[in-house]
Parts: sequence; structure tokens; C-alpha cells
Amino acid sequence: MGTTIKVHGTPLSSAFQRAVVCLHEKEVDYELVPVDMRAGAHKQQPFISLNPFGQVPALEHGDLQLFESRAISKYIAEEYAQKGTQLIPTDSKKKAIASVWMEVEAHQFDPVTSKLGWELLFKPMFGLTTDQTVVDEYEAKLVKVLDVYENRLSKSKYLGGDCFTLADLHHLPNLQGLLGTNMKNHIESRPHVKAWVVDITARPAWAKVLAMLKP
Ligand SMILES: N[C@@H](CCC(=O)N[C@@H](CS)C(=O)NCC(=O)O)C(=O)O
Repeated sequence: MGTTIKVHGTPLSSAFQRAVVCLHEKEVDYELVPVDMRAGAHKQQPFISLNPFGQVPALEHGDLQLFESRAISKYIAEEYAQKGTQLIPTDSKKKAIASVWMEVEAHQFDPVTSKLGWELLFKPMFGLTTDQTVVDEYEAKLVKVLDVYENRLSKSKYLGGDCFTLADLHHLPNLQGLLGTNMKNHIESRPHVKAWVVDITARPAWAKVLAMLKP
């Protein structure tokens, strides 16, 4: 029996979901340590000892403390390489291609979809007004990103290659968010993007994360 992994955060957080879906894919047990973000617990001790930037999630595994959801998922995928779904290719060239698409997610997809999620999902949830100018600007950026994805996915079943990898997994939270907005039209009008989204959002590991959001 190894030391239990602790994940600090809240299931409403997309970055928390990214870390936790990885644990489910690897079939690794963990303990959820709730962080009351409404009360500002993420900006105070003890949480800021785990992440000085005051953002969830953070992970503890024995002496190891991590933050940044993508660094957490990479650690889990490597630490538990022999368990559950293989999420990082072993061949160095295949691994490099998967890395490219992990970077694309972090630097092209996430900034655009996080902004749209804030305007279209979170602002209404918090009683704030959506800024349509921002939505229009970021919708145009989303269209450009999804055109690149449509081209990539017409040649490759998954972004990183023939198999599901972290490159796909990292997209799950923000893709799910887009599906809850009118931006879903941009997914549904692109057949390869649509098939990829249907496939990866149907994974049992993702269903377990969505179940955490049910009251
Ligand atoms: N790049 C970070 C982003 C983490 C992040 O933005 N977390 C949000 C919740 S999804 C948060 O804690 N927001 C509170 C804040 O920034 O003050 C990661 O992937 O872990």
C-alpha cells in the first residue's frame, strides 16, 4: 500500500477536473480535500503553502507537493505508468507528437476557451453580465483553433496519434464547458472535431468526474 494521494480543490474547477480525470483513467485512489473558494480559502493558509499563486488544484503525495493541473496529470501518468490507461506514449517520437498537442491545448485552446467559459458560464452563475464584445472576439479565435483541430483530426483519430493520451485528456474540462454554451455549434459543424468530442467525453473516467458535480 503506497501513500494516499490528496487532491485539494473543488469539482467545479476545470483545472481540478483535469487532474482528477487523470487519476480515474489511471485507476488510482485519492482523497479529495475540499477548498472553499467562495470563502476565499484558496488565497489563505494553509492552501497557499501548497500553491503560492492561490489557485486550485494542488496535490500531495507523501513529501511531494505539486500545483498546475497539467504538471499533476503528467506526474500521475508517469508514476502509475503500469496502471489503467497508458496516457503517454513510450516511443520518443510518438511522445513528442503528443507533447506538441499538450502545448497546443495549454497555449492555444485553453486561453480562448477559459475566457469564453468565464463570459458565458461563470459570469451568469455569479450574477455578472456577459461582455458580448469579448465573446465575439474570442469566438473568432475559437473558430481558428477548431479549424486547425478539424484538419488534425481528419488525419489522426486522437490529437496525439492513434490512441487517447494526455493531449486529449487535458481538453476535457473546457470542451465540456463549451458544450453547455452556444459555442457547441462550432464543434458540431466540424465532423472530425465532433466525433472526437463525442468519443472522449464518453470515457468512463470523465463520467466519474461529471458525477462529482451532481448535488
Ligand atoms: N494553470 C492552472 C490554472 C488553475 C486555475 O486557474 N484554477 C482556478 C480554478 S479553475 C482558480 O483557482 N482560480 C482562482 C483564482 O485564480 O484566483 C492549472 O492548470 O492548474
